Amino acid sequence: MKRVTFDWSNAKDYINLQEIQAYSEKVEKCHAELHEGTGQGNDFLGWLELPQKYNQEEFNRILKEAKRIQENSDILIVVGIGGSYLGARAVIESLQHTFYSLLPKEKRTAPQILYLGNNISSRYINDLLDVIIDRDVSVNVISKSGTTTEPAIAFRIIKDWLENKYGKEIAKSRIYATTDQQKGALKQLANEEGYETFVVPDDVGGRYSVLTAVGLLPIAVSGINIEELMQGAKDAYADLLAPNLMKNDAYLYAAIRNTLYNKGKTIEVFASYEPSLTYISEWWKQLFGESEGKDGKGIFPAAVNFTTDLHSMGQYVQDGLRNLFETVVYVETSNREIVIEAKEQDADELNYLAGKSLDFINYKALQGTMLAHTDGHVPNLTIMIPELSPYYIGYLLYFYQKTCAISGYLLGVNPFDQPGVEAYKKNMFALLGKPGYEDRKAELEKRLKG
Ligand SMILES: O=P(O)(O)OC[C@H]1O[C@](O)(CO)[C@@H](O)[C@@H]1O
Repeated sequence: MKRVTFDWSNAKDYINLQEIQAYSEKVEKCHAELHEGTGQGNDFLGWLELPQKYNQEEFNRILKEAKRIQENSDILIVVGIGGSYLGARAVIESLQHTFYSLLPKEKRTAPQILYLGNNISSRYINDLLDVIIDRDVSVNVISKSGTTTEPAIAFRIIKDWLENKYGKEIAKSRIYATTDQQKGALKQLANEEGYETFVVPDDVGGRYSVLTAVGLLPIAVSGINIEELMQGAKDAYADLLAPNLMKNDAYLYAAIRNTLYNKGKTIEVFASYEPSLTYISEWWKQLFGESEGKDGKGIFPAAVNFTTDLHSMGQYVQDGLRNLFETVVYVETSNREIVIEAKEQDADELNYLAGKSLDFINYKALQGTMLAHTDGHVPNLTIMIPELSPYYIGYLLYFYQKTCAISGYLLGVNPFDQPGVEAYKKNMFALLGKPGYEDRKAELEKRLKG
């Protein structure tokens, strides 16, 4: 069976083997800290063993409830923000038909998944309410804390909508809550109302939660095989156990990221040639941004879609400030081939491509871009995915989680907390007049008035 692989051969003008191997001892120490649970953030390591140690009873219940939602709903609305929706959306959008909602009805074999509670836009919410009118809807509200403002507002609105449409009792049977096992406002409400509930384990943070019920329920409802997804993650778990970075691609990638960072490459650009990976890059941005961006340190995670963005951001990558490195995530086969045909009239001058597939052309674009960017002093790393399937996406997610944990430890930060996120929340609560924030409100309003 092929694997997801990591290749740094196109960065050799910028880093050498010796520099990477200099990280060996440190990587082995970080590996021990991670696996023995002695490092920073060690109360959030539940994700590490998850692929081979998940709750089978809950997994079976996810499959059962997903089937029920598939039978009684046209649409599942996932209410959540950050790690509480990005993982599910990343997997679903990478594997589902690009234009799923526009497919003829007979080809839509599973409910459509829509996302709410990841912004505070009334336009967005109203637009969503417009399209669900006359459709059968279930809701999966996902919040580990149960108190995050954006999903709480959205849930209040969609709960009312469900109750108006179905009546209170039936509405309850269409709401699924994924939250803390014991505490929090959402857990309390779920108990009172009798919603079917799923658990965000105490020791798994939001951005590491895609392989728990947080990701698995919506993914299963969308018709994606979650057993294959978990199998991919399980194989990645086994493949990425060696403490030696020369035998462990996740650790090699982590060491290279840190080497480049220490040479002033402070921005990593996730570059994909497959539009359906857009939400994988969004998930990746949260994973690495929240994990590493702290204590005045961290690589800034940015993402581009190629070749689309070669006609916008390509100029900057080629020629702008030289603080970037690029990690190309490449899908080897699309499984949906298109071959260019020869035309008698060669008005568009494309006959030289006759007989060539778009996969081939896309790959040549990748190679040409990689050489151009390398010439432009942008070190190029590559992650190759054999094909887009649940198995390889599961493998990729776990690969990134392992890389991120070790990369954070190498950087000397706690990759499992996110203290910086509180600053905006406190200010927003104060400005909105939330009880308990009176002093801050006065101080902020004074500043705003100048
Ligand atoms: O699941 P919750 O508690 O609503 O949190 C959602 C997101 O908010 C954060 O806590 C902070 O933005 C993320 O880490 C998390 O993924």
